[in-house]
Amino acid sequence: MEGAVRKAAVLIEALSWIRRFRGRYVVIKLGGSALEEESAVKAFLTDVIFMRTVGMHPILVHGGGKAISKAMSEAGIEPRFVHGRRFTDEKTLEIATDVLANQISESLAQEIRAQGAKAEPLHFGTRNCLKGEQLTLQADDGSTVDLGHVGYVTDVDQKLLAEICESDAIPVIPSVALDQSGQKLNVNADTAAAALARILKAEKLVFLSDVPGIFLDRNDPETLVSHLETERCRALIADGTIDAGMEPKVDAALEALASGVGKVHIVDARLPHSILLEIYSDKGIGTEIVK
Ligand SMILES: Nc1ncnc2c1ncn2[C@@H]1O[C@H](COP(=O)(O)OP(=O)(O)O)[C@@H](O)[C@H]1O
Ligand SMILES: CC(=O)N[C@@H](CCC(=O)OP(=O)(O)O)C(=O)O
Repeated sequence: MEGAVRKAAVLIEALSWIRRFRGRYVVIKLGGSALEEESAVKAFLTDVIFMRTVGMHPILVHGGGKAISKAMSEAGIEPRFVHGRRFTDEKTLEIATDVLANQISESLAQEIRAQGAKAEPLHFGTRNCLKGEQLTLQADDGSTVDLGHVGYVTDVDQKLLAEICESDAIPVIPSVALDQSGQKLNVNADTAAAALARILKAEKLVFLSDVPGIFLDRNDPETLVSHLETERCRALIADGTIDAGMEPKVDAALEALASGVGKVHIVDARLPHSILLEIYSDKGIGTEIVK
């Protein structure tokens, strides 16, 4: 009996959150490291279907850095990164866009359908959603850094997204944008997700990665921080506590919060149902960042 009461309590706790998030956009970014484990991806997609079924509008944005590097190596091309962005020449662009859109988006959509829900991959080969421009970075000496066909998101097709969400389907979006002339651009997936969340004024932006959240000391699991505010994040970046792959994620999070996104969450993709536990319970299990 006690167990049954506990189960009911979980549902009641979820009720207020389900009511609050009905009809709201939640942008969820699935990182390449998170995509490596098939069973975890299946459990994650079940969570996304749950969110859709209780009335939220989850929008799935994904990367696939590891898979792109693997495909490049198989083609005899050495991956090269400049300021965290993949140098993307013609051949790399062909490989990256094929892996992201034709392979990863399609397989995520297929799995969502296999679990009985609707999914629509949105990209250059179907209906494109992300519009972008070529990214130019400045080197310390003021010269321009050549990144090749790398871009950033300037706009999204909001009408298309609304239409897909209204039709009860889950949009699946790879981090590839098209510029005004129809040229494909390889976009870092963290920044693509943040731009989508910003433009849609999403209720939430959730990053699923291969860590439980943000640690004050990465060697001590006890130092996981469950709640952070922007000022503290900036200080943790400045003192080097947040670095490597977490830094662009938190930068993207701060940018999204500054432009109206309600909350950002960083959760562990390897932990089954981490996203449900983070969103639909009073105390989450990862790190939440607020303004
Ligand atoms: N303070 C921190 N807390 C947790 N992880 C951190 C921190 N600082 C840096 N990291 C690193 O950031 C990584 C996540 O970024 P990344 O590997 O780019 O993920 P993804 O593939 O999901 O985009 C973690 O695996 C960890 O090594
Ligand atoms: C320009 C650029 O660097 N694009 C990324 C896009 C994929 C990505 O960001 O994947 P993760 O989320 O797994 O890191 C790349 O080519 O790796």
